[in-house]
Amino acid sequence: MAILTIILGLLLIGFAFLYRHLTQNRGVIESFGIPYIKPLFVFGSPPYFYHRISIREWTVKQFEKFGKTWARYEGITPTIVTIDPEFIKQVTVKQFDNFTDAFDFQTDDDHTTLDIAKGDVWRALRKMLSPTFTTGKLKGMLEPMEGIADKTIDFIEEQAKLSPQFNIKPILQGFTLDTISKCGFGLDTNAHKGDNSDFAKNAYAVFDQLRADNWMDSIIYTASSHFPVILKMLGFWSEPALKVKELTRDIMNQRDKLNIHEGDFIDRLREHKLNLEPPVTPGMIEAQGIVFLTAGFETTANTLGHMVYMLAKNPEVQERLYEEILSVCGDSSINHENIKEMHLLEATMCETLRIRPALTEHDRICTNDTEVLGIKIPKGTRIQMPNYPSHINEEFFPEPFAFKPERFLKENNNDLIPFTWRAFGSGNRVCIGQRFATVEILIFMSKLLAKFKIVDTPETVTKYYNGDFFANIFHEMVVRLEPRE
Ligand code: HEM
Repeated sequence: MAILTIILGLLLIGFAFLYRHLTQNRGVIESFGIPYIKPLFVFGSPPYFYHRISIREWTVKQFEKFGKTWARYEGITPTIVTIDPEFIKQVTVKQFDNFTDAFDFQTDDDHTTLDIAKGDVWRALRKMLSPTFTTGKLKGMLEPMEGIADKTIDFIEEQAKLSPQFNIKPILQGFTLDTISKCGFGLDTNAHKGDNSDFAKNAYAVFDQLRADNWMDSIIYTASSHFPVILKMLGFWSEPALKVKELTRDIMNQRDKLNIHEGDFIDRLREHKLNLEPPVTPGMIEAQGIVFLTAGFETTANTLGHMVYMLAKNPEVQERLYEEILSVCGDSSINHENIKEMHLLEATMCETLRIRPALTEHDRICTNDTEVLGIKIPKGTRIQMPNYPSHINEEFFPEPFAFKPERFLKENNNDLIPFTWRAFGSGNRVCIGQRFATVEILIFMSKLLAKFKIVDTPETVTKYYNGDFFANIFHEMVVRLEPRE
């Protein structure tokens, strides 16, 4: 009897602690004075079964219901979800010191990459890596891109001869992977031909991790948002990502030994390692190899795929682009210098990223109690800034579902409302690889459009995966390619 009483007593104490933990922030979103999604019992607010829904479409529906700013509990975390441009300007620029962190993942120093780094570590890493991505320093990394694009287009030509209608997605993924392998790590790979090196396998595996594919994934994600300690225990980076860190270290060491210089991302990291200052650690430098691969691979391939899709559906835009390419290049070959004059092509990339953004949101964590537009926000609140609902908001982009690249031409700049187009995020933590990705996309697309007409087919459709937290990944991209004269 005594033992039973002790067990019951312990159970009661356990439940009391659990209840206290799960409801510790109750009252926070209710105090904001904005619409919110009610939590259920001790759980956070819905949705819970991520693998069953398109998170992108679900989010759009909430904005239709609640307006530009609303709130929910993401597990135990109070979360403000907003597309209000003024709110976003405050959070990502004006009050950046109160919102320095993008995520609340815990990692040890040696596994901290720029995208998940917090506070002073982020400041030090960003200061260190930013010069690597400026136009001048990028030059050495961009030149190999042209050769890789040429090789890929040659392979596409072979494919189109065998059968003009095919799924181009794996070739686009292979192209971006070959580009990262070469420009980032000095490795010659042939992923565009389907050669799956260890490097390629790791790259595919890293991105699949960011989706809830089944019940188990939904349960793990929902559980970790209620018990953030789970993520802290598991560590953020998976086994394939850690292999990329090892590879980065091995290449750096080998080049040091042989005194080789390639002018790529690895060489930049070697320079940083020589001038190391706390809080940056040698392990942290090696970890940045992970970010080049994870942040730059699927995002760029996805944008290329969506551009191919949009141009198949909008042949008149494609013809205008063909004219632009001819008038800029004439008989000379396409390179990273003359693509700067392809303004309509760059506008087409922006318009594609508006309607089909590769990443669908960016986030900040409130790091000091503060007030934004009259809302008192306590430390620890997450600010979620989805871009897709903003990109299709009629007030921000009239005729939002019409494909109109000219919205992004310089002469129409005044019609764009700042902080409404956020395909690369915004403010101090905006995508560091934006220029790199833009050049890569423009080089590849201009070479593809110069050689082929992309033709719509009944199979040219975009089918997306359910449960994608941050990305807009489609299954395949079937098009027909007709050679130009
Ligand atoms: C079309 C291609 C790409 C898209 C759409 C894209 C999009 C984004 C977005 C939305 C963010 C979040 C920004 C924010 O929080 O405000 C981001 C961050 C980041 N991106 Fe990209 N990205 C692309 C390509 C790349 C490439 C090629 C690289 C590297 C070579 C890269 C490296 C990063 C890094 C390191 C961050 C974190 C920056 C920080 O927290 O300081 N991205 N990207």
